[in-house]
Amino acid sequence: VFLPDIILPRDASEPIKHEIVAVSTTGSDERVKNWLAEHKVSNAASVKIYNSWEEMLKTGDFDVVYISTPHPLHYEHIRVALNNKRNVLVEKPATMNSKQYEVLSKLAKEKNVVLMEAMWTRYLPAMQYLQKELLPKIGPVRRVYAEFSFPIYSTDMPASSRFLDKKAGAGSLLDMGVYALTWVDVALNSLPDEHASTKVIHANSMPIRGVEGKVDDMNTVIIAKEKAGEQMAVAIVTTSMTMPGSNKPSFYHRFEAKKAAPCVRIEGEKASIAVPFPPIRPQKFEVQWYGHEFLDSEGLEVNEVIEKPVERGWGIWYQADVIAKRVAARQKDGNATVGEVIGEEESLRVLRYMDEARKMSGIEYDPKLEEI
Ligand SMILES: NC(=O)C1=CN([C@@H]2O[C@H](COP(=O)(O)OP(=O)(O)OC[C@H]3O[C@@H](n4cnc5c(N)ncnc54)[C@H](OP(=O)(O)O)[C@@H]3O)[C@@H](O)[C@H]2O)C=CC1
Ligand SMILES: O=C1OC[C@@H](O)[C@H](O)[C@H]1O
Repeated sequence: VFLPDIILPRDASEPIKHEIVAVSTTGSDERVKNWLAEHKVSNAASVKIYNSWEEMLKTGDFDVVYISTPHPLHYEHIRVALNNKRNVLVEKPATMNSKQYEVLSKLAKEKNVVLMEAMWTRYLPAMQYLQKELLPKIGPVRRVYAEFSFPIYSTDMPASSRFLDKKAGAGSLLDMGVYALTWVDVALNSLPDEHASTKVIHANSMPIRGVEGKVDDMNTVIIAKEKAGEQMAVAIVTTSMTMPGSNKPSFYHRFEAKKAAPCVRIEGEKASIAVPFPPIRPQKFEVQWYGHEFLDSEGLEVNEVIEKPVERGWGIWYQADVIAKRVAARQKDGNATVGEVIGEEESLRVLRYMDEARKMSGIEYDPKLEEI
């Protein structure tokens, strides 16, 4: 999904232009050439192909490396990239646990480069509007539901799939829960409230039935927001990768499924916001205003539909613009002596929620995948 989005045609006047200039693969050069041709990459002939990611990170000529390997490889791939003074955009979840990302965030600053988790949903127009315009108007948030279930698993899925292989980080909490927990983080932590804190107070997990290795499937995580010893809000997160539904149309086509229930609900003291499926790509909010000043002439709540569509493609390019603008500004400035981690606190909060939920619900991986 990333490649077609970042090479979408753009207005020449736009300050950012993305171009793929190098690819590292464990497969053949032929396969990369076919992939580039399939996506009609205009500069395909000049894309440098590496069969060693270490070599690419050491000698490649590029501004940012996008790391989209299976989660357990992120830590090492980011670490080597940072040590080669590379700017890094790494796929979600950034690492297997928060400790790994803490270490890498520190390293990025030491190496004077930019690190960012590709939690692309945060950078979409709808999410930006929610944080900056809508949340400040709905009063203190009291309750959040964030649900991401999607028919990924099928009985004919090979055990080597990253969705089933625990060595590849399989499990719906890390893969999908990261989105639902991001919604909770946005809803509960976007408006500064220095004396408040959030923490996981309950977690439960059911593995995919009939599959080796206890791959977590139906997860339930409850998060509380507390201030001065009083609980101010609660959030309920659910995930599943085996929910019934068609897994026949193409993977991304299935996200167009119309679902009866909203996938996210954010309930403030003055309004309730409902977000239609899919939670990874919000484009619309259905807001029910119920503060007295919003009731209609008969005293009923007023509903408002707010559309904030993705402007082109899938939308995974917005995050690429964010890191590209930061990298370009730092190159232009030339005086930076400390690196930066875009969205550091947000990424760490969500990784810590997942650490806590895994501890409480018994979701485990080979300790080797969690080392620093
Ligand atoms: N933002 C989004 O919408 C999405 C994000 N993701 C995230 O992207 C990451 C990858 O997911 P996905 O692409 O489905 O995973 P895949 O299992 O398809 O692996 C991605 C690529 O990683 C490379 N790879 C695999 N093993 C190794 C290895 N040992 N050393 C070096 N490279 C390796 C392979 O590239 P090659 O074959 O060329 O060697 C493979 O094609 C995950 O962290 C996932 O969470 C995934 C899907 C959607
Ligand atoms: O990031 C993702 O987006 C779509 C999901 O279904 C996929 O499994 C996940 O990796």
